[in-house]
Amino acid sequence: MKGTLEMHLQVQLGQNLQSSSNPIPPSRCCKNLLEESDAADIHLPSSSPRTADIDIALDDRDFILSQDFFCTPDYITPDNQHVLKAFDCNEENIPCPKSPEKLTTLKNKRYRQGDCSLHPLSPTLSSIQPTVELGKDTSGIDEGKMEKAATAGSRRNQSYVSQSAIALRCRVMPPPCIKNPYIKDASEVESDPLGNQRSKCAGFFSVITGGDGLSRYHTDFHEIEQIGSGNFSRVFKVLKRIDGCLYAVKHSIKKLYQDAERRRALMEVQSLAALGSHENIVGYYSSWFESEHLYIQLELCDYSLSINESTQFFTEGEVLEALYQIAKALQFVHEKGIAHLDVKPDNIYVKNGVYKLGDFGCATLLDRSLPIEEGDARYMPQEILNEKYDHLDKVDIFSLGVAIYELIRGSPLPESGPQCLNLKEGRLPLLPSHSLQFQNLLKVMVDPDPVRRPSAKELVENPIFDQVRRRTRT
Ligand SMILES: Nc1ncnc2c1ncn2[C@@H]1O[C@H](COP(=O)(O)OP(=O)(O)OP(=O)(O)O)[C@@H](O)[C@H]1O
Ligand SMILES: [Mg+2]
Repeated sequence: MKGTLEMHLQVQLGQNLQSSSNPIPPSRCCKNLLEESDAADIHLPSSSPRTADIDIALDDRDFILSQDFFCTPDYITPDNQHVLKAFDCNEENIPCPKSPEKLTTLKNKRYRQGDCSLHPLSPTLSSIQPTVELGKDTSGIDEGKMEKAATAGSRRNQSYVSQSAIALRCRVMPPPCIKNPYIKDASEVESDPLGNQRSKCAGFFSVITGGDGLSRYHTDFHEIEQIGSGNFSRVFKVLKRIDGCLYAVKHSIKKLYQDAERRRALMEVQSLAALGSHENIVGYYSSWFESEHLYIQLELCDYSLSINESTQFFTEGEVLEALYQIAKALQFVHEKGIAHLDVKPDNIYVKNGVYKLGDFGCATLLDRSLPIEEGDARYMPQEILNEKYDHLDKVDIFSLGVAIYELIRGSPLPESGPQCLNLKEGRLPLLPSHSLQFQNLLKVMVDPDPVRRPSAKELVENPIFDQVRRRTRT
């Protein structure tokens, strides 16, 4: 450790000596550095470094600077503190001292190259190959010398930061903050206080999330088995190592390279997070990007109501229970200004006998201020297929009506054909073994006119559920 820090100090000295038109006398420079490094019990070499020594030090990149941890310039080189006044450090509310000349360098470089902007939704930024400039003291240096030095040293500077330093830095640099569009009163301001520092990490997230064994998924969870899959995701039963509890973790199947794809995928976690907890909605714990996949840690449920050959027929009592509980979930979702848009048996899970609405991959805002991506066409009402989005909450009511009908019939609905068409036009086949009250309720839920469909609240309050409510209370 002493050795590596010693080399670091040599680099600092070397840069001042090489590049400054007003070189700091070695004695003073040594004094400053020694003062700063006293606490760390560092001993400088007795003679000032020769050029050969500096070159060796620059080439040997296996050491870690303090800025590698804090994404700020090195604390051991606090010269030119007066320039700091020109920068408003409070703007970002970060108490760490900063070296202004290095920030300037970075900004200029970004401006010149125009390729280093960090988008808050680009957690890996694999397309960007940033040049990390560390420990370069440019103040008081004449431009010509600077350019020469930059050309000569450019190749070395490009790979100046060791991989271990990058990994360490990225561990202390959290991913960017993203505004949640499902939370209405969320601040409009870009909430990324670490944006400036983060730019030095841009492109390095892949280091911690890539295939180098530092997978958050594998570090935090023990994968037990796959429990489900959909068009976009695979879902695994996992054991969280630190708390010993079982969860479901959903991975996107496709790699999400594009910003738009990531934004789309994030809508699921943002809506879940904005909703908060409800007994009839699958619990959301956490999410992260890893190797361009989105991972979502969810409450583990026992099974979903997917219709297949082994599906058992639901009695009216059972189906009323499911309808009531999912109607409560929808009431909660709609009251938060959100529409689910993919209600179907596959997305209704059961845990300890409690029905839970899951898969918020199509969730959008009722006020249509977010993109609308409708779910499974078999459960969509005609108005959605005609791109009429005036009553998105009623789309969920229609889908729930169709889903309940499917549970009763016990076989999957056709994707097209007269049966499918009849449902979209509100024509439900007679269900002889079910009460008229129940059949009427289903019929009004799939009414082709969304205005005539009951709201989730009206559904929950329907007297047909009196018995269910009584059972719930006891
Ligand atoms: N929290 C969970 N607990 C138990 N099983 C789950 C959970 N989440 C999902 N599953 C299972 O995984 C399947 C696929 O999950 P999900 O529907 O969320 O994926 P998807 O790719 O978004 O699906 P879709 O094709 O409907 O868009 C579900 O039908 C269910 O069987
Ligand atoms: Mg699904």
